Amino acid sequence: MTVVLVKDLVKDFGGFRALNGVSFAVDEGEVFGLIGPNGAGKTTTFRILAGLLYPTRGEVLVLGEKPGSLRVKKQTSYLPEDAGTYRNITGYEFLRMVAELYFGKTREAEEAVEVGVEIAGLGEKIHEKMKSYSKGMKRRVQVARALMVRPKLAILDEPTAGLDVVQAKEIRDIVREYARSLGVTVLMSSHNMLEVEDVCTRVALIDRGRVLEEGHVRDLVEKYGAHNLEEVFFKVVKGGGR
Ligand SMILES: Nc1ncnc2c1ncn2[C@@H]1O[C@H](COP(=O)(O)OP(=O)(O)OP(=O)(O)O)[C@@H](O)[C@H]1O
Repeated sequence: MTVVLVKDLVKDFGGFRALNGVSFAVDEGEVFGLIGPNGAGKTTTFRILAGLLYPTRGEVLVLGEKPGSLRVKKQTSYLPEDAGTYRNITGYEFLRMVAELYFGKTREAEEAVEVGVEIAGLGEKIHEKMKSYSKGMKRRVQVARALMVRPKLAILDEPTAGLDVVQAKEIRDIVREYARSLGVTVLMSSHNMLEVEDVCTRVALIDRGRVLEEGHVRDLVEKYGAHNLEEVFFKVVKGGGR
């Protein structure tokens, strides 16, 4: 099943064309990476898929429907790159608040909180105020809230940005492990190509609002005679793509 379908997507901001005919598709069960240089159009694409921005032109389907409908929104989690946290509530209270927004005061909400606490993995610190959390702890709670509601699609914009090596790896392990066990399809971005190789099954490489390459990491590495995805990225972006 196709979870995300983007076809000839164009997005203009005033006179500036941020997306210039983007096309790619994400299948159920994938961890799909949207990669590209700064300003390539990744966040703009994510915001359109999350129903926060309207496309100028093109076809965008999430779970077979236009983004923004209540049904799609209920089945999609979007974690923005700069997602903030509430300072004066605990991680636990935050997870409970999100779960109740999704499910109301139900048994389902309680189960989601249990899963969220497990994913966050903060032990007793989950009951401390979030203002005392490190950047990595805040991100763990944010990733937990995105996955715990078992969305069909989780859109994670640079989930490990600004984290140290250990914290980033832990977030990666969470994404990989829980995406599989909870049956969540993931669309994520990252500037760390080692990370993308580690966690993503397929990628689309976007630059200046266009997809220059799409495919399995291993196939792209082979196609470009490269040692790794970073080298593919460099060759594609410098060479202008296919
Ligand atoms: N609301 C907006 N108004 C005007 N221009 C915008 C707006 N949002 C994004 N842009 C522009 O669109 C282009 C794509 O931005 P976008 O944030 O999607 O890139 P990105 O690939 O996510 O970059 P980064 O890796 O730096 O986060 C950029 O040139 C950006 O300045």
